[in-house]
Amino acid sequence: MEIIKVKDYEEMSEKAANIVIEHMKSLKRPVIGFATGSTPIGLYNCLVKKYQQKEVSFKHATTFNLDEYVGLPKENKNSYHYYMHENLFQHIDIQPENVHIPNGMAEDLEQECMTYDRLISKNKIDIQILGLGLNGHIGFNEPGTSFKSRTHIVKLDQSTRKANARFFQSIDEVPTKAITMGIETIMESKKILLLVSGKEKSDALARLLGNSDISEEFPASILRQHNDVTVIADEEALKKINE
Ligand SMILES: O=P(O)(O)OC[C@H]1O[C@](O)(CO)[C@@H](O)[C@@H]1O
Repeated sequence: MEIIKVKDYEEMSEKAANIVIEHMKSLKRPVIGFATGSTPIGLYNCLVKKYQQKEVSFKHATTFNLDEYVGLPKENKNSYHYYMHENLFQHIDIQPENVHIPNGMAEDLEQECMTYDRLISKNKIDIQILGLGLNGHIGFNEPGTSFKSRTHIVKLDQSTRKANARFFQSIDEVPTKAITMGIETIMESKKILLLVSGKEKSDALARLLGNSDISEEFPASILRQHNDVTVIADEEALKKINE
């Protein structure tokens, strides 16, 4: 794992955007895996800015998102469809048919997971952006998820619902389930870019970068077995490492 230490959230976002763009430029038809949550918003802002400055085009890019809540329609402000549209897709030249996000409103959710996973297998992700959950989750793969998992439906941990309640009126409104790319699906990405910012993430990051076991109880630990992971972490997130 390569670790890039940066000062703060802004620098992390800028660095991440540069890496994504550089990687995209080396490929004719880049396939990018996107994440949601608070962490990548700065990255998306930078990508939009660089698109407006004509530094990058998304015309030939295909995208796959990691996850989506079950039961929230695309128009719901807390759905990840809405998030991606607001923060990135509406501002760039991506072709709508090349955008893929799991459909949490599908009648047959199992089928949706299978179809989504097959599509990813056919279009291997060149660079996957990841955030880090407080409990080590990646995507919505909570502790205990099999490292062999493919795209599947998950029951969200109470701690994850609590962490994400800040976006909703109350915790009761946070969906209890989500669709997420599985851990094995994520690990098949050719390159992974993990973004970690803020002191709340310092315990999780210390656990990831420390010598603890690679265990399904801490999903992100599997990243140590991937041969091309870059972690960009800011000073606050790295606090516990330097202690
Ligand atoms: O960036 P945040 O908001 O801290 O979230 C971390 C991770 O948690 C999730 O939002 C799921 O809870 C992931 O999509 C994200 O990568």
